[in-house]
Amino acid sequence: KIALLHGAHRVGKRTDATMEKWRGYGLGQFIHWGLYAIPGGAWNGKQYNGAAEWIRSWDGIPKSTYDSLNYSFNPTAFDAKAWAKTAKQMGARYVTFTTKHHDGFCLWPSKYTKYTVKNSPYKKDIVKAVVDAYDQEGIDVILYFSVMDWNHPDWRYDIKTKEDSIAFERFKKFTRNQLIELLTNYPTVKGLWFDGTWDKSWVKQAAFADELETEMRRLRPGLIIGSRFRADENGKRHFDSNGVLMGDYEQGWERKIPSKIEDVHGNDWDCVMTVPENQWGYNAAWNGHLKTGTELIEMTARCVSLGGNFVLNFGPKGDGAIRQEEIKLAEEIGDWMKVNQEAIYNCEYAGFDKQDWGYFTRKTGTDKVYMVVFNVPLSGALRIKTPSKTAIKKAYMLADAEESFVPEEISADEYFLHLKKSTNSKPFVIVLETLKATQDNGTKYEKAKI
Ligand SMILES: COc1ccc([C@H]2[C@H](O)[C@H](O)[C@H](C)N2C)cc1
Repeated sequence: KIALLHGAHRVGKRTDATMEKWRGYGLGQFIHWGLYAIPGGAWNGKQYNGAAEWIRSWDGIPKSTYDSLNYSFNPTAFDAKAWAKTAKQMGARYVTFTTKHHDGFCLWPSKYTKYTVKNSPYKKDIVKAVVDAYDQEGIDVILYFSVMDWNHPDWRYDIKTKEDSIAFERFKKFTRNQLIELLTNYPTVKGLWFDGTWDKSWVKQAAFADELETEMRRLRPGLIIGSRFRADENGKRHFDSNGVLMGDYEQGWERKIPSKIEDVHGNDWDCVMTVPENQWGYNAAWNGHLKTGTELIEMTARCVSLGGNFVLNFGPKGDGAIRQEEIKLAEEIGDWMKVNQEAIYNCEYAGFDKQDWGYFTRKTGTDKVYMVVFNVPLSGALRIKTPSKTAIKKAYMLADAEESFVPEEISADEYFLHLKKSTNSKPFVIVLETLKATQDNGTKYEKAKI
Protein backbone atom coordinates (compact mmCIF):
# COMPACT_ATOMS: atom_id res chain seq x y z
CA LYS A 1 0.00 0.00 0.00
CA ILE A 2 1.31 3.46 -0.91
CA ALA A 3 1.04 6.08 1.86
CA LEU A 4 -1.32 8.78 0.57
CA LEU A 5 -2.55 12.03 2.09
CA HIS A 6 -4.97 12.84 -0.73
CA GLY A 7 -6.19 9.52 -2.01
CA ALA A 8 -9.52 7.84 -1.28
CA HIS A 9 -10.88 8.51 2.21
CA ARG A 10 -13.32 5.59 2.16
CA VAL A 11 -13.14 2.06 0.85
CA GLY A 12 -16.37 0.51 -0.44
CA LYS A 13 -19.85 1.89 -0.95
CA ARG A 14 -21.37 4.64 1.19
CA THR A 15 -24.11 3.19 3.40
CA ASP A 16 -26.05 6.37 4.32
CA ALA A 17 -29.68 6.90 3.28
CA THR A 18 -28.88 9.63 0.71
CA MET A 19 -26.52 7.33 -1.16
CA GLU A 20 -28.88 4.36 -0.83
CA LYS A 21 -31.54 6.50 -2.51
CA TRP A 22 -29.07 7.46 -5.26
CA ARG A 23 -28.19 3.78 -5.74
CA GLY A 24 -31.85 2.98 -6.39
CA TYR A 25 -32.59 5.78 -8.90
CA GLY A 26 -32.17 3.48 -11.91
CA LEU A 27 -32.91 6.14 -14.55
CA GLY A 28 -31.78 9.76 -14.73
CA GLN A 29 -31.70 12.71 -17.10
CA PHE A 30 -28.67 14.82 -18.03
CA ILE A 31 -29.28 18.30 -19.45
CA HIS A 32 -26.58 20.17 -21.37
CA TRP A 33 -27.68 23.72 -22.02
CA GLY A 34 -25.77 26.95 -22.55
CA LEU A 35 -24.51 29.40 -25.17
CA TYR A 36 -23.39 26.51 -27.42
CA ALA A 37 -27.09 25.73 -28.00
CA ILE A 38 -27.38 28.99 -29.99
CA PRO A 39 -25.05 27.96 -32.87
CA GLY A 40 -26.24 24.34 -32.44
CA GLY A 41 -23.18 22.75 -34.02
CA ALA A 42 -22.76 25.09 -37.00
CA TRP A 43 -21.45 28.61 -37.70
CA ASN A 44 -22.26 30.75 -40.74
CA GLY A 45 -23.73 27.67 -42.35
CA LYS A 46 -20.59 25.59 -41.81
CA GLN A 47 -20.98 22.34 -39.83
CA TYR A 48 -18.64 21.86 -36.86
CA ASN A 49 -17.35 18.26 -36.77
CA GLY A 50 -16.98 17.83 -33.03
CA ALA A 51 -19.42 17.80 -30.12
CA ALA A 52 -21.67 20.88 -30.29
CA GLU A 53 -20.85 22.01 -26.74
CA TRP A 54 -17.16 22.18 -27.78
CA ILE A 55 -17.76 24.49 -30.75
CA ARG A 56 -15.81 27.31 -29.05
CA SER A 57 -12.65 25.18 -29.44
CA TRP A 58 -13.18 25.12 -33.20
CA ASP A 59 -10.72 27.26 -35.25
CA GLY A 60 -13.63 28.29 -37.43
CA ILE A 61 -14.87 30.77 -34.84
CA PRO A 62 -12.84 33.55 -33.16
CA LYS A 63 -13.08 32.91 -29.40
CA SER A 64 -14.21 36.48 -28.73
CA THR A 65 -17.03 36.06 -31.22
CA TYR A 66 -18.24 32.95 -29.40
CA ASP A 67 -17.83 34.64 -26.02
CA SER A 68 -20.10 37.50 -27.09
CA LEU A 69 -22.96 35.01 -27.53
CA ASN A 70 -24.00 35.91 -23.96
CA TYR A 71 -25.36 39.17 -25.40
CA SER A 72 -27.75 37.19 -27.61
CA PHE A 73 -28.85 34.63 -25.01
CA ASN A 74 -32.60 35.12 -24.67
CA PRO A 75 -34.36 31.72 -24.54
CA THR A 76 -37.96 32.83 -24.93
CA ALA A 77 -39.24 29.23 -24.98
CA PHE A 78 -37.41 28.19 -21.77
CA ASP A 79 -39.86 26.58 -19.34
CA ALA A 80 -38.22 24.62 -16.52
CA LYS A 81 -41.61 23.23 -15.43
CA ALA A 82 -42.11 21.75 -18.90
CA TRP A 83 -38.62 20.19 -18.77
CA ALA A 84 -39.37 18.70 -15.36
CA LYS A 85 -42.72 17.31 -16.57
CA THR A 86 -40.97 15.62 -19.50
CA ALA A 87 -38.42 14.11 -17.13
CA LYS A 88 -41.19 12.92 -14.78
CA GLN A 89 -43.09 11.41 -17.67
CA MET A 90 -39.94 9.57 -18.80
CA GLY A 91 -39.50 8.12 -15.32
CA ALA A 92 -36.24 9.89 -14.49
CA ARG A 93 -35.60 10.01 -10.73
CA TYR A 94 -32.69 12.47 -10.87
CA VAL A 95 -31.39 15.16 -13.19
CA THR A 96 -27.82 16.41 -13.71
CA PHE A 97 -27.89 20.00 -14.98
CA THR A 98 -25.04 22.10 -16.45
CA THR A 99 -24.51 25.20 -14.30
CA LYS A 100 -21.29 26.07 -16.17
CA HIS A 101 -19.74 24.10 -19.04
CA HIS A 102 -16.17 24.45 -20.34
CA ASP A 103 -16.99 27.79 -22.04
CA GLY A 104 -17.38 29.36 -18.59
CA PHE A 105 -20.86 30.82 -19.11
CA CYS A 106 -22.77 30.61 -15.83
CA LEU A 107 -26.50 29.82 -15.93
CA TRP A 108 -26.81 31.32 -12.45
CA PRO A 109 -26.08 34.97 -11.46
CA SER A 110 -22.68 34.25 -9.92
CA LYS A 111 -21.15 37.12 -7.91
CA TYR A 112 -17.63 36.06 -8.98
CA THR A 113 -17.74 36.72 -12.70
CA LYS A 114 -19.62 38.95 -15.17
CA TYR A 115 -19.95 36.05 -17.60
CA THR A 116 -23.36 34.97 -16.38
CA VAL A 117 -26.98 34.82 -17.38
CA LYS A 118 -27.49 38.02 -15.36
CA ASN A 119 -25.54 39.94 -18.04
CA SER A 120 -27.55 38.45 -20.89
CA PRO A 121 -30.88 39.68 -22.27
CA TYR A 122 -32.54 36.84 -20.36
CA LYS A 123 -31.24 38.04 -16.96
CA LYS A 124 -33.05 35.48 -14.76
CA ASP A 125 -31.52 32.65 -12.67
CA ILE A 126 -31.90 29.50 -14.80
CA VAL A 127 -30.31 27.17 -12.25
CA LYS A 128 -32.88 28.26 -9.66
CA ALA A 129 -35.76 27.74 -12.09
CA VAL A 130 -34.51 24.22 -12.89
CA VAL A 131 -33.84 23.26 -9.26
CA ASP A 132 -37.28 24.50 -8.15
CA ALA A 133 -39.16 22.86 -11.03
CA TYR A 134 -37.46 19.45 -10.57
CA ASP A 135 -37.84 19.63 -6.78
CA GLN A 136 -41.57 20.16 -7.34
CA GLU A 137 -41.74 17.04 -9.51
CA GLY A 138 -39.90 15.07 -6.82
CA ILE A 139 -36.88 14.58 -9.07
CA ASP A 140 -33.54 15.01 -7.24
CA VAL A 141 -31.07 17.52 -8.71
CA ILE A 142 -27.32 17.11 -9.19
CA LEU A 143 -25.42 20.16 -10.47
CA TYR A 144 -22.84 19.70 -13.24
CA PHE A 145 -19.83 22.02 -12.90
CA SER A 146 -16.85 22.27 -15.23
CA VAL A 147 -13.63 23.18 -13.39
CA MET A 148 -11.98 23.96 -16.74
CA ASP A 149 -13.21 27.45 -17.69
CA TRP A 150 -12.12 28.70 -21.09
CA ASN A 151 -13.50 32.19 -20.42
CA HIS A 152 -11.67 32.92 -17.18
CA PRO A 153 -8.38 34.81 -17.68
CA ASP A 154 -6.73 32.91 -14.83
CA TRP A 155 -7.49 29.39 -16.16
CA ARG A 156 -4.36 27.51 -17.22
CA TYR A 157 -3.99 24.09 -18.93
CA ASP A 158 -0.73 23.66 -17.04
CA ILE A 159 1.34 25.70 -14.60
CA LYS A 160 4.73 26.39 -16.14
CA THR A 161 5.76 29.86 -14.99
CA LYS A 162 5.56 31.98 -11.84
CA GLU A 163 2.90 34.04 -13.60
CA ASP A 164 0.90 30.86 -14.29
CA SER A 165 0.96 29.85 -10.65
CA ILE A 166 -0.08 33.32 -9.44
CA ALA A 167 -2.95 33.34 -11.93
CA PHE A 168 -3.98 29.79 -11.06
CA GLU A 169 -4.04 30.61 -7.34
CA ARG A 170 -6.63 33.26 -8.20
CA PHE A 171 -8.49 30.70 -10.32
CA LYS A 172 -8.56 28.19 -7.45
CA LYS A 173 -10.14 30.83 -5.16
CA PHE A 174 -12.66 31.68 -7.89
CA THR A 175 -13.56 28.00 -8.30
CA ARG A 176 -14.00 27.49 -4.57
CA ASN A 177 -16.13 30.66 -4.34
CA GLN A 178 -18.43 29.49 -7.14
CA LEU A 179 -18.88 26.03 -5.63
CA ILE A 180 -19.69 27.40 -2.16
CA GLU A 181 -22.04 29.87 -3.89
CA LEU A 182 -23.87 27.04 -5.72
CA LEU A 183 -24.23 24.95 -2.55
CA THR A 184 -25.45 28.02 -0.65
CA ASN A 185 -27.89 29.29 -3.31
CA TYR A 186 -29.39 25.87 -4.04
CA PRO A 187 -29.36 23.94 -0.72
CA THR A 188 -31.69 21.17 -1.94
CA VAL A 189 -29.25 19.80 -4.54
CA LYS A 190 -28.08 16.27 -3.74
CA GLY A 191 -24.70 16.34 -5.45
CA LEU A 192 -22.17 17.84 -7.83
CA TRP A 193 -21.06 16.30 -11.15
CA PHE A 194 -17.57 17.61 -11.91
CA ASP A 195 -16.10 17.78 -15.38
CA GLY A 196 -13.06 19.42 -16.97
CA THR A 197 -10.68 18.05 -14.35
CA TRP A 198 -8.16 16.27 -16.58
CA ASP A 199 -5.70 19.11 -17.30
CA LYS A 200 -2.32 19.11 -15.53
CA SER A 201 -3.08 22.42 -13.80
CA TRP A 202 -5.95 20.87 -11.83
CA VAL A 203 -4.39 17.41 -11.47
CA LYS A 204 -1.51 19.11 -9.60
CA GLN A 205 -3.98 20.48 -6.98
CA ALA A 206 -4.44 17.25 -4.97
CA ALA A 207 -4.22 18.97 -1.55
CA PHE A 208 -6.39 21.95 -2.53
CA ALA A 209 -9.07 19.78 -4.17
CA ASP A 210 -9.07 17.35 -1.24
CA GLU A 211 -9.58 20.21 1.23
CA LEU A 212 -12.26 21.75 -0.99
CA GLU A 213 -14.11 18.41 -1.19
CA THR A 214 -13.96 18.16 2.61
CA GLU A 215 -15.26 21.75 2.93
CA MET A 216 -18.18 21.08 0.56
CA ARG A 217 -19.12 17.86 2.35
CA ARG A 218 -19.04 19.71 5.68
CA LEU A 219 -21.25 22.47 4.26
CA ARG A 220 -23.68 19.93 2.80
CA PRO A 221 -23.58 16.65 4.76
CA GLY A 222 -24.59 13.77 2.49
CA LEU A 223 -23.47 15.63 -0.65
CA ILE A 224 -22.74 13.21 -3.49
CA ILE A 225 -19.46 13.79 -5.36
CA GLY A 226 -18.16 11.30 -7.92
CA SER A 227 -14.70 10.15 -8.94
CA ARG A 228 -14.09 12.95 -11.47
CA PHE A 229 -13.47 15.78 -8.99
CA ARG A 230 -9.93 15.30 -7.83
CA ALA A 231 -6.63 13.47 -8.36
CA ASP A 232 -4.40 12.10 -5.63
CA GLU A 233 -0.91 13.53 -4.99
CA ASN A 234 0.52 11.24 -7.69
CA GLY A 235 -1.90 12.60 -10.26
CA LYS A 236 -4.08 9.47 -10.23
CA ARG A 237 -7.72 10.17 -11.16
CA HIS A 238 -10.89 8.15 -10.45
CA PHE A 239 -8.84 5.47 -8.67
CA ASP A 240 -6.02 6.52 -6.32
CA SER A 241 -2.46 5.15 -6.33
CA ASN A 242 -3.71 2.13 -4.37
CA GLY A 243 -6.50 1.48 -6.88
CA VAL A 244 -9.21 2.67 -4.49
CA LEU A 245 -12.12 4.67 -5.98
CA MET A 246 -12.07 8.35 -5.03
CA GLY A 247 -15.42 10.02 -4.42
CA ASP A 248 -18.76 8.33 -3.85
CA TYR A 249 -19.29 6.60 -7.21
CA GLU A 250 -17.41 5.87 -10.42
CA GLN A 251 -17.93 8.47 -13.16
CA GLY A 252 -15.80 6.87 -15.85
CA TRP A 253 -18.79 5.40 -17.73
CA GLU A 254 -19.24 8.22 -20.23
CA ARG A 255 -21.00 6.89 -23.37
CA LYS A 256 -20.03 3.37 -22.37
CA ILE A 257 -21.54 0.67 -20.19
CA PRO A 258 -19.71 -2.09 -18.28
CA SER A 259 -20.20 -5.54 -19.82
CA LYS A 260 -19.79 -7.69 -16.69
CA ILE A 261 -20.05 -7.24 -12.92
CA GLU A 262 -16.30 -7.53 -12.43
CA ASP A 263 -15.89 -4.28 -14.39
CA VAL A 264 -17.51 -2.23 -11.62
CA HIS A 265 -15.18 -3.38 -8.82
CA GLY A 266 -17.97 -3.37 -6.22
CA ASN A 267 -18.46 0.40 -6.58
CA ASP A 268 -21.50 2.55 -7.21
CA TRP A 269 -21.53 4.05 -10.71
CA ASP A 270 -23.68 5.69 -13.32
CA CYS A 271 -23.42 5.77 -17.10
CA VAL A 272 -24.05 9.07 -18.89
CA MET A 273 -25.23 8.61 -22.49
CA THR A 274 -25.94 10.72 -25.60
CA VAL A 275 -28.66 9.97 -28.16
CA PRO A 276 -26.26 10.51 -31.12
CA GLU A 277 -22.74 9.09 -30.95
CA ASN A 278 -21.24 12.18 -29.26
CA GLN A 279 -23.38 15.32 -28.94
CA TRP A 280 -24.19 16.66 -25.47
CA GLY A 281 -25.16 20.24 -26.36
CA TYR A 282 -27.85 20.93 -28.96
CA ASN A 283 -26.71 20.07 -32.48
CA ALA A 284 -29.30 21.01 -35.11
CA ALA A 285 -27.95 18.41 -37.55
CA TRP A 286 -27.99 15.17 -35.59
CA ASN A 287 -25.90 12.83 -37.77
CA GLY A 288 -25.10 9.13 -37.62
CA HIS A 289 -26.92 6.60 -35.50
CA LEU A 290 -29.62 8.00 -33.20
CA LYS A 291 -30.39 5.53 -30.42
CA THR A 292 -34.00 4.30 -30.42
CA GLY A 293 -36.27 4.10 -27.38
CA THR A 294 -35.84 0.33 -27.22
CA GLU A 295 -32.04 0.66 -27.33
CA LEU A 296 -32.16 3.19 -24.50
CA ILE A 297 -34.51 1.00 -22.45
CA GLU A 298 -32.06 -1.89 -22.95
CA MET A 299 -29.17 0.33 -21.80
CA THR A 300 -31.18 1.26 -18.72
CA ALA A 301 -31.86 -2.41 -17.89
CA ARG A 302 -28.22 -3.32 -18.52
CA CYS A 303 -26.95 -0.60 -16.18
CA VAL A 304 -29.36 -1.56 -13.39
CA SER A 305 -28.52 -5.27 -13.87
CA LEU A 306 -24.87 -4.36 -13.13
CA GLY A 307 -25.67 -2.21 -10.08
CA GLY A 308 -25.57 1.22 -11.75
CA ASN A 309 -27.87 3.99 -13.00
CA PHE A 310 -28.47 5.08 -16.60
CA VAL A 311 -28.49 8.84 -17.28
CA LEU A 312 -29.84 9.96 -20.68
CA ASN A 313 -28.74 13.33 -22.04
CA PHE A 314 -31.05 16.04 -23.41
CA GLY A 315 -29.70 19.09 -25.25
CA PRO A 316 -32.35 21.82 -25.33
CA LYS A 317 -32.31 24.28 -28.23
CA GLY A 318 -31.07 27.87 -28.06
CA ASP A 319 -34.64 29.08 -27.45
CA GLY A 320 -34.97 26.73 -24.46
CA ALA A 321 -37.38 24.23 -25.99
CA ILE A 322 -36.54 20.52 -25.96
CA ARG A 323 -36.30 19.11 -29.51
CA GLN A 324 -39.09 16.84 -30.75
CA GLU A 325 -36.85 13.78 -31.15
CA GLU A 326 -36.00 13.93 -27.43
CA ILE A 327 -39.64 14.50 -26.42
CA LYS A 328 -40.60 11.37 -28.39
CA LEU A 329 -37.86 9.28 -26.76
CA ALA A 330 -38.95 10.48 -23.30
CA GLU A 331 -42.52 9.41 -24.10
CA GLU A 332 -41.49 5.99 -25.44
CA ILE A 333 -39.22 5.28 -22.46
CA GLY A 334 -41.88 6.63 -20.10
CA ASP A 335 -44.59 4.36 -21.55
CA TRP A 336 -42.33 1.35 -20.93
CA MET A 337 -41.36 2.50 -17.44
CA LYS A 338 -45.00 2.97 -16.44
CA VAL A 339 -45.50 -0.79 -16.88
CA ASN A 340 -42.05 -2.07 -15.91
CA GLN A 341 -40.53 0.43 -13.45
CA GLU A 342 -40.65 -2.16 -10.66
CA ALA A 343 -37.76 -3.99 -12.37
CA ILE A 344 -35.67 -0.78 -12.54
CA TYR A 345 -36.25 1.34 -9.42
CA ASN A 346 -34.45 0.27 -6.24
CA CYS A 347 -33.00 -2.74 -8.02
CA GLU A 348 -29.46 -4.08 -8.19
CA TYR A 349 -27.22 -6.86 -9.52
CA ALA A 350 -29.13 -10.13 -9.03
CA GLY A 351 -26.16 -12.51 -8.87
CA PHE A 352 -27.54 -14.72 -11.68
CA ASP A 353 -25.37 -15.64 -14.67
CA LYS A 354 -26.07 -13.37 -17.65
CA GLN A 355 -28.22 -15.01 -20.32
CA ASP A 356 -28.65 -14.11 -24.02
CA TRP A 357 -32.32 -13.15 -23.74
CA GLY A 358 -31.62 -10.10 -21.52
CA TYR A 359 -30.91 -9.00 -17.97
CA PHE A 360 -31.63 -10.02 -14.38
CA THR A 361 -32.26 -7.37 -11.74
CA ARG A 362 -33.04 -7.89 -8.06
CA LYS A 363 -35.27 -5.69 -5.88
CA THR A 364 -32.82 -4.48 -3.24
CA GLY A 365 -33.16 -6.30 0.05
CA THR A 366 -35.54 -8.96 -1.27
CA ASP A 367 -35.55 -12.37 -2.99
CA LYS A 368 -37.57 -10.91 -5.88
CA VAL A 369 -35.71 -11.17 -9.18
CA TYR A 370 -36.78 -9.69 -12.52
CA MET A 371 -35.99 -10.98 -15.99
CA VAL A 372 -35.96 -8.03 -18.42
CA VAL A 373 -36.35 -9.75 -21.80
CA PHE A 374 -35.10 -8.17 -25.04
CA ASN A 375 -34.10 -11.13 -27.19
CA VAL A 376 -36.70 -13.93 -27.33
CA PRO A 377 -34.92 -17.06 -28.65
CA LEU A 378 -36.46 -18.93 -31.60
CA SER A 379 -36.99 -21.84 -29.18
CA GLY A 380 -39.15 -19.63 -26.95
CA ALA A 381 -37.20 -21.14 -24.03
CA LEU A 382 -35.61 -18.64 -21.62
CA ARG A 383 -32.67 -20.24 -19.82
CA ILE A 384 -32.11 -19.54 -16.12
CA LYS A 385 -29.12 -20.69 -14.07
CA THR A 386 -29.89 -19.97 -10.44
CA PRO A 387 -27.17 -19.30 -7.88
CA SER A 388 -26.59 -22.45 -5.81
CA LYS A 389 -29.23 -23.29 -3.21
CA THR A 390 -31.72 -20.92 -4.79
CA ALA A 391 -35.13 -22.27 -5.74
CA ILE A 392 -37.72 -20.57 -7.92
CA LYS A 393 -41.05 -20.49 -6.07
CA LYS A 394 -43.05 -18.57 -8.64
CA ALA A 395 -42.55 -17.14 -12.14
CA TYR A 396 -45.02 -14.82 -13.86
CA MET A 397 -45.31 -11.84 -16.21
CA LEU A 398 -44.94 -8.53 -14.39
CA ALA A 399 -47.58 -7.01 -16.65
CA ASP A 400 -50.03 -9.85 -15.90
CA ALA A 401 -49.42 -12.06 -12.85
CA GLU A 402 -52.06 -14.48 -14.14
CA GLU A 403 -49.67 -15.38 -16.94
CA SER A 404 -47.36 -17.68 -14.97
CA PHE A 405 -44.71 -20.26 -15.85
CA VAL A 406 -43.73 -23.68 -14.55
CA PRO A 407 -39.93 -23.77 -14.87
CA GLU A 408 -38.68 -26.91 -16.59
CA GLU A 409 -35.61 -28.20 -14.76
CA ILE A 410 -33.00 -29.09 -17.36
CA SER A 411 -30.03 -29.76 -15.05
CA ALA A 412 -28.74 -28.81 -11.61
CA ASP A 413 -29.86 -25.25 -10.89
CA GLU A 414 -30.74 -24.80 -14.55
CA TYR A 415 -34.22 -24.20 -15.94
CA PHE A 416 -36.18 -23.20 -19.04
CA LEU A 417 -39.19 -20.92 -18.93
CA HIS A 418 -41.26 -21.71 -22.01
CA LEU A 419 -42.87 -18.65 -23.55
CA LYS A 420 -46.18 -18.95 -25.28
CA LYS A 421 -46.00 -18.05 -28.96
CA SER A 422 -46.31 -14.34 -28.64
CA THR A 423 -46.00 -11.27 -30.74
CA ASN A 424 -44.09 -9.28 -28.17
CA SER A 425 -42.70 -6.26 -29.95
CA LYS A 426 -41.53 -4.46 -26.80
CA PRO A 427 -39.22 -5.67 -24.04
CA PHE A 428 -41.12 -7.34 -21.20
CA VAL A 429 -40.46 -8.45 -17.62
CA ILE A 430 -40.91 -11.79 -15.87
CA VAL A 431 -40.92 -11.88 -12.06
CA LEU A 432 -39.12 -14.71 -10.25
CA GLU A 433 -40.01 -15.19 -6.61
CA THR A 434 -36.97 -17.07 -5.35
CA LEU A 435 -36.10 -18.84 -2.13
CA LYS A 436 -32.54 -18.94 -0.85
CA ALA A 437 -32.00 -22.06 1.24
CA THR A 438 -29.88 -21.03 4.21
CA GLN A 439 -29.41 -22.58 7.63
CA ASP A 440 -30.84 -19.63 9.55
CA ASN A 441 -34.06 -19.38 7.57
CA GLY A 442 -34.50 -23.04 8.43
CA THR A 443 -35.16 -23.86 4.80
CA LYS A 444 -33.74 -27.28 4.13
CA TYR A 445 -32.60 -26.97 0.53
CA GLU A 446 -35.02 -28.78 -1.72
CA LYS A 447 -36.32 -28.06 -5.18
CA ALA A 448 -39.45 -26.03 -4.50
CA LYS A 449 -42.14 -27.77 -6.51
CA ILE A 450 -44.09 -25.11 -8.39
C1 LIG B 1 -13.34 12.86 -25.18
O1 LIG B 1 -13.16 14.02 -24.40
C2 LIG B 1 -14.27 14.52 -23.81
C3 LIG B 1 -15.54 13.97 -23.95
C4 LIG B 1 -16.62 14.56 -23.30
C5 LIG B 1 -16.42 15.67 -22.50
C6 LIG B 1 -17.54 16.35 -21.78
C7 LIG B 1 -18.69 16.64 -22.71
O2 LIG B 1 -18.61 17.95 -23.23
C8 LIG B 1 -19.90 16.45 -21.80
O3 LIG B 1 -20.06 17.57 -20.93
C9 LIG B 1 -19.47 15.20 -21.05
C10 LIG B 1 -20.37 14.87 -19.88
N1 LIG B 1 -18.11 15.56 -20.62
C11 LIG B 1 -17.35 14.38 -20.17
C12 LIG B 1 -15.17 16.23 -22.39
C13 LIG B 1 -14.10 15.65 -23.01
